[in-house]
Amino acid sequence: MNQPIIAPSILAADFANLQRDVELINHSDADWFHIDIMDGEFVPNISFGFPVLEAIQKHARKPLDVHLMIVQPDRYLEQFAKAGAATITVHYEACTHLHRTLTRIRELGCKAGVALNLQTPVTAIEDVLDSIDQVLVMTINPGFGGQKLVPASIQKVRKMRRLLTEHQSPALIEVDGGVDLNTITALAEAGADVFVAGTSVFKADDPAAAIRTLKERPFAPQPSPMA
Ligand SMILES: O=C(CO)[C@@H](O)[C@H](O)COP(=O)(O)O
Repeated sequence: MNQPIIAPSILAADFANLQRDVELINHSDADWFHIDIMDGEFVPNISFGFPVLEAIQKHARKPLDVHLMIVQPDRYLEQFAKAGAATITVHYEACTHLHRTLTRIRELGCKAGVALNLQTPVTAIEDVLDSIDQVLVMTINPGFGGQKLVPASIQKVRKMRRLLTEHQSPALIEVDGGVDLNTITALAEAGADVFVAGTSVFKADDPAAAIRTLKERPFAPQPSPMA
């Protein structure tokens, strides 16, 4: 098991104190910023757009991992690349020509990610694996923070790990939704590399300590079943 990559989700930050929360992540053990863009059409919620992303980018000292929960993402790829995205993840379900979209993301100098909703089988991306740097396995229905992880998604992460191993793909597996101290170990054991955490970080009394504990938890001794 590798050291987990922790990506706090800005969606759960305090937007009235955004610079404070960005600095908090800068000075923490977190690895990336996770940025959720929602359009009110692909998901039943609207988050924020370019002005907020640019404000984050101005202060962020770690890579911006941008998750597009929007229809026809091709329309905005260039703008997200210009706004400083290190990785752009699009939804499989939102792309008619996924290979073209992923190729364009790489041409723009970003890492290319694909997100799969709960019902989308891991094999959906088998034929475009060469164009993918990161697979985001949704562990909730996208659209809102603060939901409980859907347990079946842990088995899906395992299946994704098997698929990537079988194809010798170096793509990272990211998980998103309901990631906390109770779920991170099972997700890491199933093969996840990147852990998006919103509520469990920003709603903690001490977010920096919460990040540290999330990073260490998969390596902590597990309680014996007899205990
Ligand atoms: O993409 C999404 C929601 O659609 C996530 O990134 C959430 O922001 C994760 O939030 P928590 O489940 O950690 O609160």
